[in-house]
Amino acid sequence: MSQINTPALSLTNLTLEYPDGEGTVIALASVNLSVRAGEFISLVGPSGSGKSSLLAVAATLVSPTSGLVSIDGTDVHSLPEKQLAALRREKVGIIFQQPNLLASLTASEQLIIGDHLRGKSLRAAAGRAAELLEIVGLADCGKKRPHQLSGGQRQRVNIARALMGSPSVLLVDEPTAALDHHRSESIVRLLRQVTDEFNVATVMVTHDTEFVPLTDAVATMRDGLLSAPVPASELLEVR
Ligand SMILES: Nc1ncnc2c1ncn2[C@@H]1O[C@H](COP(=O)(O)OP(=O)(O)OP(=O)(O)O)[C@@H](O)[C@H]1O
Repeated sequence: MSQINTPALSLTNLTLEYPDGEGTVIALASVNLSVRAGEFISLVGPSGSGKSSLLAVAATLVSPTSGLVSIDGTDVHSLPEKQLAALRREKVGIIFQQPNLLASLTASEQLIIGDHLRGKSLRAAAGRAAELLEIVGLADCGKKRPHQLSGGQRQRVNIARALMGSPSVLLVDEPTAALDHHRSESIVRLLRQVTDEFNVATVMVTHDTEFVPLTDAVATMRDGLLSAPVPASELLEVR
């Protein structure tokens, strides 16, 4: 959990360039963003504007060309690779559009395996997995395998799995892209609930601007530039 006044996630003057033939593509152009514990930010913008790149850099999966990523006040680039991997495991939860569950494992096992890698005892991991499956509305599904679950239920397992390590930061990429309207809404509501309940800093990339009012603020990306977040309530007034 973050210290008071320290943003859980802070991105400062981030740039990210990819080589592109003779030149470069600028995926992120001096991006700044601070997200506090318990805050839920939507990230919107056209295709190719840099949203996934921002999440990948924030998740410490991709190193920026320049700029700083700080998680719970730690400058992640100052850490040796081993410590950076530990920080990523312990402080960052990542939720992609496709849940990528392992076909042979039950819902409960999908959660337990991550905690096992974090060095937790099997008994503690099983207890936490049961608790989280209940929170995401899957109390009776612990023994089911992915093919026995609906798309919405698989995404719930994905969310529960991302929360197993008690992360400070939750990075979510298009969680509703594969779901119908009703299931999409319930997934964003669940993300709101866990953001509040676990006091996590959540950034969600979404095309569904309809669900933006369930978040606190919305920031727009365009050509690698990020606008300052606008309170979701102000956005509604504009419309
Ligand atoms: N691995 C890569 N190598 C080269 N260029 C890349 C790479 N990944 C992304 N890009 C380029 O960086 C820019 C930003 O891409 P990014 O995927 O972050 O945008 P996005 O807003 O997430 O798009 P979408 O909504 O389509 O997922 C684009 O011009 C893209 O082509």
